[in-house]
Amino acid sequence: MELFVINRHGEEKPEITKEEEKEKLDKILKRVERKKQQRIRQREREKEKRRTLKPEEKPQTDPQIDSQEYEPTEEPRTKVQKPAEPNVDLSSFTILGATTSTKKTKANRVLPQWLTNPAVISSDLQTLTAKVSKMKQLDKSIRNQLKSNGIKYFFPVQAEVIPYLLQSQKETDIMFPRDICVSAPTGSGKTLAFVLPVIQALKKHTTRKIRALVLLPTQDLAEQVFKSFKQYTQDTALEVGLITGKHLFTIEQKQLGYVSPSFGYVSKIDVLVCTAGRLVGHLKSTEGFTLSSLEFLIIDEADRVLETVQDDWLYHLEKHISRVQNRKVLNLCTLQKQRSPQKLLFSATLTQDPEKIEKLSLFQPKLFSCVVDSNHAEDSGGKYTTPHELTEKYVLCSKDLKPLVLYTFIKREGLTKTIVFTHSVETTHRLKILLQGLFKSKLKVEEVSSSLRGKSRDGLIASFTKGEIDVLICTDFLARGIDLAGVRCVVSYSAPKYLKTYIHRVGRTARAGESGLAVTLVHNEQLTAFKTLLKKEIDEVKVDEEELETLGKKYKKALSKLKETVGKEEKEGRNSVILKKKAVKKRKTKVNQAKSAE
Ligand SMILES: Nc1ncnc2c1ncn2[C@@H]1O[C@H](COP(=O)(O)OP(=O)(O)OP(=O)(O)O)[C@@H](O)[C@H]1O
Repeated sequence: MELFVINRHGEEKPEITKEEEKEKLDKILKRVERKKQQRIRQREREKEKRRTLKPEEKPQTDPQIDSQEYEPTEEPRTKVQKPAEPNVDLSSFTILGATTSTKKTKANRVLPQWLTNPAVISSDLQTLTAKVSKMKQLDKSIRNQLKSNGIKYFFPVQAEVIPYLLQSQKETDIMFPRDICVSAPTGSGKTLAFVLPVIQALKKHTTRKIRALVLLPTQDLAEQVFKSFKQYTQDTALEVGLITGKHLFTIEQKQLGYVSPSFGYVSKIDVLVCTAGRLVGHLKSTEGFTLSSLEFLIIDEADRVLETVQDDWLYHLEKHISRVQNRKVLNLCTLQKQRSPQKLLFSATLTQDPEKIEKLSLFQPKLFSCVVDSNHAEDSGGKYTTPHELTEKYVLCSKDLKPLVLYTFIKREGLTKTIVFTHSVETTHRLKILLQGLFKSKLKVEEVSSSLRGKSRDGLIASFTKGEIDVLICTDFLARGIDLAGVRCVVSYSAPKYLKTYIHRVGRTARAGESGLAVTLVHNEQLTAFKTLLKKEIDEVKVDEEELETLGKKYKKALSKLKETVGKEEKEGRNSVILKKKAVKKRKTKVNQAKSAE
């Protein structure tokens, strides 16, 4: 039982003699002295080690802390002391939770050979040398078409890519054509660089089958490319189709082809322009629809399309192509037909991420680019090129005064044909009402955003192109690829967060060799981030604060008008956000209706 007796109060303390007490104290003092000596030796070793290190190997520490060497104090310590560190070399161990960090040397990105050695394209659209009439590889009828559209010289990207594609198509009997990636500035004529050689290559066929598939990220862009194909196929027997979801699914199915009892699926289309989502819809649900004869797979705005995971389009497309092409019996005749379609990727901001490109399983890819050294382009700020004719500026202003600064800037510069980009549908709507209140009838201000659909959106864009609208306020849905003639200025009312957004926004002006101005409104907190994003110096434009002060009354009036209008719209359920939700709902119902009709 003694084992379980707890001596709580220590009534029976063992007796300790004075000698024993002295002996114990001596032991403790000796131990303290030994530890002190150990600490001193340890510190001296560390000092010695630091002295022998090369400067670049020294751990980076705050100089202020470094200069205040820790002095051991002789005062008695009241706190519990840490045990002395054992005298072992810990440099080869990773100490979990250790606060010391050494600066790691930056790992250099190593890109595949084909990405680092592009065929360099000039981005100069002022001194053109490639005459249309001299490019004999291109059919006379196409050259005549170009001339009648006022094109006498090819832009550099066209002068490089068109002959390359024509040649590679000629050689398909002896070798599979290489896939190509083209990275050239906005407005440099990339569309014709693929439209013309594809038309020429497909003209020879006498049967109708989908032989070229063009993928785009949005309906509007697909429509634009469709129009280009239409324009240059006028004198040919080629048929171009467009499937983007703008029309009912069943209508699109009828446009694509039909199933004949004797011939199976009969295609009505040679070149199909589409968005990824709708393509997957037809691959899954349209009876007989096949890409078994595909010769070209073109992805315009490729970086954007590759970011789209909608409906897992790439997986379905690859699965379909490999299934339909592997079905044939392998012999000398079918070998030629078994080749995968030649893939052509285009963008002003083509991804240099090999992992993303890898997803497309490109065959011996060849890169055409205006950026000479892709490996160091990111560091030097030259990742993407902007047109030479573009003047870039920024205005530093406070957040609250942005609408007034924009108004003053447009008025002072006498700007018309100006696109203003904001970050949301709501800001677009509010800014339009505010600017309308400020400009009154002096300038016509309108808005387009994804909340507006179909004809009204097309109508507004057409009016802007004709010059009937002076300032068009919009969201980023209009930032990519859209080719609007004669835009004088692009204003980024909301500073872009990403370089790609900036490049595409400013690319709506200074197209096809014309000059243009791009202005970004930046508030103080955004300035550093904006400059880091651009990685280059651009000029600041000042807007006089005094000038703004005189506008106080006018601004107040416009603000109360804005409040009144928005309030009214909310009451009537016409608010832009509500409208957008309605539009999305309507679109979903349309798709569901089409699916249930099958
Ligand atoms: N050789 C040419 N001569 C004159 N104009 C041309 C020529 N080629 C194309 N264009 C015109 O240049 C404009 C821009 O062309 P395109 O839309 O193909 O540019 P892009 O490089 O695709 O631009 P983005 O990257 O913004 O999509 C179009 O209006 C087109 O008609």
